[in-house]
Amino acid sequence: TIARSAHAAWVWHFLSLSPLLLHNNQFQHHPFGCFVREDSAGPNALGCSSRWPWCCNGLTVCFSWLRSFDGRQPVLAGLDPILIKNILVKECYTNFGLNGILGSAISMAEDEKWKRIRTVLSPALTSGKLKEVNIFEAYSMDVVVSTSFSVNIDSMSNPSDPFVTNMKKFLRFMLFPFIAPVLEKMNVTLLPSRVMDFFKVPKIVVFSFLHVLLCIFSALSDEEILAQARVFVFAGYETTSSTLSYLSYNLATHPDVQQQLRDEIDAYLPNRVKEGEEMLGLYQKAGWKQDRMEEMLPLRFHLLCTLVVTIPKHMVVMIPAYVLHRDLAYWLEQEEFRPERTESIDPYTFLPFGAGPRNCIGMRFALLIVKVAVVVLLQHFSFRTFKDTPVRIWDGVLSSLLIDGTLSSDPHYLSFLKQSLLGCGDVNVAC
Ligand code: HEM
Repeated sequence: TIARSAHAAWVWHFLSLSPLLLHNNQFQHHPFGCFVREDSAGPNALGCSSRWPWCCNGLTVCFSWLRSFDGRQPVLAGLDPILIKNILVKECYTNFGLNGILGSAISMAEDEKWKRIRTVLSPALTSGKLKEVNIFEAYSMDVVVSTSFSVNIDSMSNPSDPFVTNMKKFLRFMLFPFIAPVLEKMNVTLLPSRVMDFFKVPKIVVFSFLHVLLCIFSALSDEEILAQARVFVFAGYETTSSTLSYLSYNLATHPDVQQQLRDEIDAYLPNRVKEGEEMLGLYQKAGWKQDRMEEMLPLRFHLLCTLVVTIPKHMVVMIPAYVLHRDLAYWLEQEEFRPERTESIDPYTFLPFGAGPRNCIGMRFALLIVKVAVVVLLQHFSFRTFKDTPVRIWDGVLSSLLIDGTLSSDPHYLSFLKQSLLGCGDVNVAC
């Protein structure tokens, strides 16, 4: 039912937006002839078979290049590390192309504006600053909301909290990046005004990134400061909670890895100390990617496979991290959860936080949230599979990626067994 209604939503949106799509991009006259290549052995319009096996609900598609269309917007998807490095590090910066009150947010800003904002924001997310963050009150949404806006919410016990409901509404509108340029020209935003109005009013400050920015930096305007605090919530919420969900699932389905991790935690924190300094010490010790290349010049890359690829101006280039992280050329037994993996020596084949100047600015913070959550949970609970826990969840994840662009799948149930009450009480959790 969910899949059907998601499809229905797509059809409805497509029909209502089709007049816009016709004027959407630079390739409107001959959009389907826009892919340029020099080598006749190069990629064809809908992909060329090579080493990429991409299993989707039993259907295996092989490609090393995928050329497709998002509406009439041409999209080039590539996994070649040289291409990835050139795009992410050397040649251009990326952005997600939203407009409205998030137009000044770091993830949307371009070129010089982006450089200025990134330079100002980076010091707010150093390890030193992170030590000031209160991370123990709640997780994912709760943590990013409290650290960005200083608002304490408890999304678990109070799912109808306005922050929680508005955030979920916002995420539903992240589905159509390709129509952003048109909307921007028309000064229209797809984001529901009631939702965005909600995020317009800064809440009361105790410690937050907003507070840090307000106190320390005068290089940003008020509007820009508020946009950064908002985007930290949007960028940090689903990413962090998905990471925690999938990590819990993997630990529950791999009890040996879970026990090894618990042993390491117990060795480092034998008394189950939960003081901030100890936890942060542990953190320090332990050590879908879509790029819009709006104004770039045509780029030419010599790829590993000896092709020369010319990427025209305005082409959307996508680096499908999900597929890259399962590429048999780089990963042995690519579906296996093996945290000790060492086979990847090329940094551009493992991109959980992107790469280059526009990589995830919240990476340290995200790792901190995830590690602290896992440490505290493993000290007290054993993650177990539940009778309804699916053996394999990745097909469901892939379907949801294709249908609505999120990393969610149907909820998978895990059992959290209290360590001190072995066998006495299970807490069943939907992730
Ligand atoms: C496990 C959690 C997270 C993952 C997997 C993740 C991943 C990513 C990725 C892949 C990018 C895109 C990089 C690119 O375009 O090349 C990104 C950008 C970004 N992330 Fe994260 N992220 C996470 C958590 C967070 C958190 C907690 C915050 C905020 C505190 C955050 C803030 C941002 C921002 C602001 C950008 C845009 C940076 C820029 O354009 O300069 N992320 N993230």
